[in-house]
Amino acid sequence: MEVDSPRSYYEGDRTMKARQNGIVQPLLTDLYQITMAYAYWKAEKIKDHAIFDLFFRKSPFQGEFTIFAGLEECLKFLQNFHYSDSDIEYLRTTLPSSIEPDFYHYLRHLTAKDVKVYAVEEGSVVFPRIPLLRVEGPLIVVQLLETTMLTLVNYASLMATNAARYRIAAGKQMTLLEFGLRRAQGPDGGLSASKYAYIGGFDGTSNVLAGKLFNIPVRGTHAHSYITSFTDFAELRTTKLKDCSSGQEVDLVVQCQEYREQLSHLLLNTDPNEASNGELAAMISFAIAFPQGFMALVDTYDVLRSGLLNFCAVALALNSLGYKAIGIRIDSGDLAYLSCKAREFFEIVAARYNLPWFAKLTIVASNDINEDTILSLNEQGHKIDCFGIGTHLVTCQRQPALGCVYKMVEINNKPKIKLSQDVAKVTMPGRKNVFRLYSADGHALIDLLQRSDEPEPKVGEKVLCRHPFQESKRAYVVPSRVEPLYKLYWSDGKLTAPLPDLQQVRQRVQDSLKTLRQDHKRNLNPTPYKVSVSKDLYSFMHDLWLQSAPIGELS
Ligand SMILES: Nc1ncnc2c1ncn2[C@@H]1O[C@H](COP(=O)(O)OP(=O)(O)OP(=O)(O)O)[C@@H](O)[C@H]1O
Ligand SMILES: O=P(O)(O)OC[C@H]1O[C@H](OP(=O)(O)OP(=O)(O)O)[C@H](O)[C@@H]1O
Ligand SMILES: O=C(O)c1cccnc1
Ligand SMILES: [Mg+2]
Repeated sequence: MEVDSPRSYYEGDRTMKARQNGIVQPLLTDLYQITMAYAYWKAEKIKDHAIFDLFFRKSPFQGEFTIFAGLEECLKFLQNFHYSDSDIEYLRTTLPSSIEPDFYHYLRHLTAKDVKVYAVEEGSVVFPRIPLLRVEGPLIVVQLLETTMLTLVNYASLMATNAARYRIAAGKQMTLLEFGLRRAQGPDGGLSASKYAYIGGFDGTSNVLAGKLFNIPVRGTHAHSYITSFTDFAELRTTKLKDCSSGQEVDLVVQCQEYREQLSHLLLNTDPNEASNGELAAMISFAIAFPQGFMALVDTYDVLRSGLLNFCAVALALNSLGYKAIGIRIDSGDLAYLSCKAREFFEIVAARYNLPWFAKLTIVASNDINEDTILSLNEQGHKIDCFGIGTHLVTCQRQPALGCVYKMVEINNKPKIKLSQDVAKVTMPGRKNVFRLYSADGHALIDLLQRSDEPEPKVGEKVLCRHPFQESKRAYVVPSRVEPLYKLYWSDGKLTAPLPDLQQVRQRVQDSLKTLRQDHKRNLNPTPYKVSVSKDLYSFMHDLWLQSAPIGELS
């Protein structure tokens, strides 16, 4: 089977297949996975069975939580895992000529049917050292999955976490739009950003392809170029708009100029001629194109003296024909101050013309917004209803990568440990299960890693939770609820659990965040959430550590 083109993967109905990115294929990996596969094969390790854990060591953005995302794409990758004839041909011409032809035959027939994947539910809040996926199966196959799985989880989780943090900073009521495609790390980065920003809590995207592929609401305003493309009224080919009820055509230019005259006295007490005619002409033409959805960018020349005046004039003219404008976008200057002034203007107009809805027009703000800008705007007080956020969101400027790793923890039933000078980097050996223990008030208290053959912790029963590395740190917990974090998602070449749609994953993010105490989520110096190991796992891990670490000699 040849790997389909990206387009054909994306098109069609909204089944799993329709949502797979076509560049995700077995060759989207690091060369060393394939050279290791050959060396394993040569060493007659094709029957070896391994377990790998995929986890990160530190939550991003100086925070203490992470949103797990990318699982559906990992599973889809497993469904399609298969080297095509052209993949094999490419490898034949690329790898050393010493490679035995039988290896290519072996590779050509490799699938993920003997792999098992246990994972945390996509959209869950997760913490350092918790394996997000436990991948079990033939050593060669599970090794070959490493890089692709990591690339599918790392950016997805980073992006969903970033978006969730912006949502926390902005509050529930704020509309958040993702505007990042033009600044994203390439087309695929841009598409992933739109998808995972939505999962993380954004309301929509300007990215039209993301809208089509993932059924995400698409939204937008217009650019400065639209405003600057007009110089005067003389350029307007059409100036007339039909009255909504009578159907009679009315000249908008005349009406808008009249309203602008009135408004300049009402709002500014200045000469209306200070406002730009080019800007007014642009707004009129946009209003004629979109009378039911008029939205205008007001900062091209001067927000207060030109943009707002022109916008209000067009909005009043539209109103006289039975249309309600939507609002404005401000893309430069002091967003707190200008949004307050804009709201003040809208309220004055609402009172003067007896149009209560005018006071509630939408104010969109954009321009290099990040989490800190949102928090600062909140402190200052502002009247913004919607943030359009691009660069900082999609490039995750504050931390451009999440450090998920994929580490072997068991081979042929033998536990494996990776030692490090840095204690936090020592891996936790063996096949493990994870449980989240909740307090009586519904908050997540602690995550507990156990060896997979230990009995599960029980509600109402005391369980000893140990710090994985510091002997003196331990606590008894009597959980009010115990949540097993793993589900078996992939076995015998098939999905073994239903996959939620994007909306459900998005909801899962919010539900899961609700179980997290506020102090773990705060922006400044958040409290670390506790991730612990059972007594058994602690001893098992530390015994293996001692067995595996050579004793040095001082001389
Ligand atoms: N009230 C505010 N408090 C904190 N940050 C703000 C506030 N208003 C705007 N910002 C942020 O300040 C930065 C202003 O950017 P910049 O210095 O480029 O000014 P600008 O208004 O875009 O200028 P220009 O008109 O030249 O385009 C942006 O990142 C914006 O999000
Ligand atoms: O600032 P960001 O968070 O990245 O948000 C997206 C930015 O992209 C647009 O600017 P651009 O200058 O590209 O075009 P414009 O003419 O529409 O402003 C938009 O006006 C925003 O400022
Ligand atoms: O629709 C918008 O206003 C928009 C879209 C992309 C980038 N900046 C703004
Ligand atoms: Mg801009």
